[in-house]
Amino acid sequence: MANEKKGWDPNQLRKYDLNLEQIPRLDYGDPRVDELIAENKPVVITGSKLVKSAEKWDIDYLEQHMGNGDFTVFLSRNHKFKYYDEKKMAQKSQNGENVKGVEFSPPTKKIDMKLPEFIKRLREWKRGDERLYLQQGLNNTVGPAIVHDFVHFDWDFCNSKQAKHHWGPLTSNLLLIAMEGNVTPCHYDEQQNLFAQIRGYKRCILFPPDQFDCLYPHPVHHPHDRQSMVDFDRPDYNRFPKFKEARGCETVIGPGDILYIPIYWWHHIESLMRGGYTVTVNFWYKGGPNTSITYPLKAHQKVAVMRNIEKMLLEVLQDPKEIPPLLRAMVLGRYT
Ligand SMILES: O=C(O)C(=O)[C@H]1CC[C@@H](C(=O)O)C1
Ligand SMILES: [Zn+2]
Repeated sequence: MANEKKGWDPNQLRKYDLNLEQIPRLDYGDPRVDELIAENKPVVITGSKLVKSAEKWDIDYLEQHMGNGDFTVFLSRNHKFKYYDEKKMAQKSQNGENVKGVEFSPPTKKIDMKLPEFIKRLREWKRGDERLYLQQGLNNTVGPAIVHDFVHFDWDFCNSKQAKHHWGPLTSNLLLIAMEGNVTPCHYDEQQNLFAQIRGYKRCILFPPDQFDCLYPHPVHHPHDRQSMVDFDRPDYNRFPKFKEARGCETVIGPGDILYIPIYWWHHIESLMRGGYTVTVNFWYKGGPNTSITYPLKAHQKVAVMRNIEKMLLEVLQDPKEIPPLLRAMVLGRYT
């Protein structure tokens, strides 16, 4: 029986070979919230009204008011929804061979679906069926009631965070409706993120940017750029030995909680098993302007440097297979 106080039970969490600290949970009025955000550290902000106007967003309400637009829905044969960048998938030339990119078979299917169809498939889902995950940027195709709720988000709250911490502009609000048990595997984004939980419970595992060498991101030119290569369900310690040393933190967020996911921080997100569907809206902001650079560089700045080196090497070498031998020649025996 879920614990009434917190609304979920540890047996609803998937089991991983990780040792994790707890992410602090602080009331939105607590000055330590802004101290942590200023240090680019995660924090769960409780008691805010950021998405209070959306607390009634259950699937009945959404079905009635979301309008008749098409929504992006991902389908997966398993519980994982690993993101891939379609623009980085192999482009075929006229005679059909791969001129760029890598041989890649997408782990999920992306389709456009009307909301009633999505909700019908959610309600009728049974074991063995493909899982569904609706991930749609909120735009002006939604119905007037949703616009009203959206307009009544507590914009003062998030605008004040954006201003106080010198974030860039808000780029999007992604509406996320997940089936219980869905997992978004570990990855990082190049944006600041206020992750507002509206319905159901999500477990979020985060790692700081300095864990780059324990989390083995795919190469930058790969469609799974920014995604960890490690399968948390069955880690391959031969290929990824330093995963054993990964040190992260976690939290379970519920309705009304806001998780601040700092830019470049790795995050794995799962909707609790047997917890019903979940609804989340995120607030993605561009990172702020790079103020005066201080040395030594911070870990996330080194990630940005590594990304630029990989992009430049692909630009000049063209063939991705030429990158490892060049880097080995440059480093082994010379910088080691
Ligand atoms: O908000 C982000 O940064 C994301 O990665 C979202 C994409 C899938 C979402 C999830 O909650 O599973 C999280
Ligand atoms: Zn993300």
